[in-house]
Amino acid sequence: MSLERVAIVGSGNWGSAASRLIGKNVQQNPRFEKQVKMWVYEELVNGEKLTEIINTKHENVKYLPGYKLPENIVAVPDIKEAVKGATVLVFVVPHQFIHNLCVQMKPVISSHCRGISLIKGIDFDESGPLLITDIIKRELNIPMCALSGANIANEIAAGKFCETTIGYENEQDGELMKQLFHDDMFRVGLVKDVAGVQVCGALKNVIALGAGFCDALEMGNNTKSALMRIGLIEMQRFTKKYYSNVKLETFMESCGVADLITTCYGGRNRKCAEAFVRTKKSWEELEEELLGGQKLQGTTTAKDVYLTLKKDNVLEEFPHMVTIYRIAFEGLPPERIVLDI
Ligand SMILES: NC(=O)C1=CN([C@@H]2O[C@H](COP(=O)(O)OP(=O)(O)OC[C@H]3O[C@@H](n4cnc5c(N)ncnc54)[C@H](O)[C@@H]3O)[C@@H](O)[C@H]2O)C=CC1
Ligand SMILES: O=C(CO)COP(=O)(O)O
Repeated sequence: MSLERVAIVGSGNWGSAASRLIGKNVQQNPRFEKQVKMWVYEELVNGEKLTEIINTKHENVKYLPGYKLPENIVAVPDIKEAVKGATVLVFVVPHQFIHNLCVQMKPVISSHCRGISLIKGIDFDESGPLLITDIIKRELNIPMCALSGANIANEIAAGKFCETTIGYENEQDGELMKQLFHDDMFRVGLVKDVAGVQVCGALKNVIALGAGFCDALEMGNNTKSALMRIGLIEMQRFTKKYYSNVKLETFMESCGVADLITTCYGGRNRKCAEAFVRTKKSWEELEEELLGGQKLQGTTTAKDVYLTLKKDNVLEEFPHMVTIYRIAFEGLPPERIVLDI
């Protein structure tokens, strides 16, 4: 049996932390080739190419400073070269970039390839919400799993215990992906629910903006918990409306309630939303000043969710998400976060 060849598409904060798990697991599992190519969006860091820094210092000094990457992770700036010949593709880029990357990769993707998306986002077109795995499937025609959970990348890199959830369609693919990620400190749970895992991961980023507004106004823990609870209900309502096959139990997995909690306390969306209220700066400025090249996912998702709900004439069923959007983009006073629910 030929060995599985893994390629990672993306090398940001989570991409780099995930490469530490993958790099270690492929070395210990005879099912996998030892070398893993990681596509890196090339940029200069202090005058040096990031790919060269990663391949010599074995550290992503820009997106995950302070943590070594395994030496079998090889940074590659050319997307086609990075994924050519791969049998397992790990997608971990900010969601706004996935479509373009798939178009570039398409000519070299083999038909027996399988993929897993670690991306927390969702896209929308005139027909409604589009899962990231569906965008990838549509472009590359490969089976897809999704991984999402209460997974702040820096904590995982530091080796702190956490859980995650892999959603699969085909059980064998789910098991294969579990072998790539699971270890004692990063426990993988499997669910047959690719859509549920992703919708949770995308929508909790919107609710986290609300948590940040609440923190800026120093509304306290009880209020924040109430907003998270109401947010969770709206996440479920959205899911039932657009993905009726999603299992409600998925919300009790790491990808559901646990990720909502961790993001509303420790995530970048929460942090920037707090600063948005305190400083009155634009989202673009805050992303630039506070995240050092990392990307926010909740703002675009909030906008897209709002436009979809508006088009479908169901805004009143989602008062919390609508208020978050209006504070973020229409100048609604942040105090309204509790008044409009
Ligand atoms: N960072 C975290 O703690 C976690 C992130 N995620 C999700 O993983 C996904 C990826 O996030 P991170 O790895 O944290 O990335 P990040 O937020 O660190 O994003 C920066 C990445 O985007 C790349 N980039 C910049 N411009 C680009 C372009 N034009 N085309 C392609 N790539 C470009 C950068 O090179 C860098 O690798 C997101 O959907 C995020 O929500 C999921 C769990 C945890
Ligand atoms: O998804 C995350 C943790 O599970 C990280 O969320 P942020 O993108 O808000 O940092």
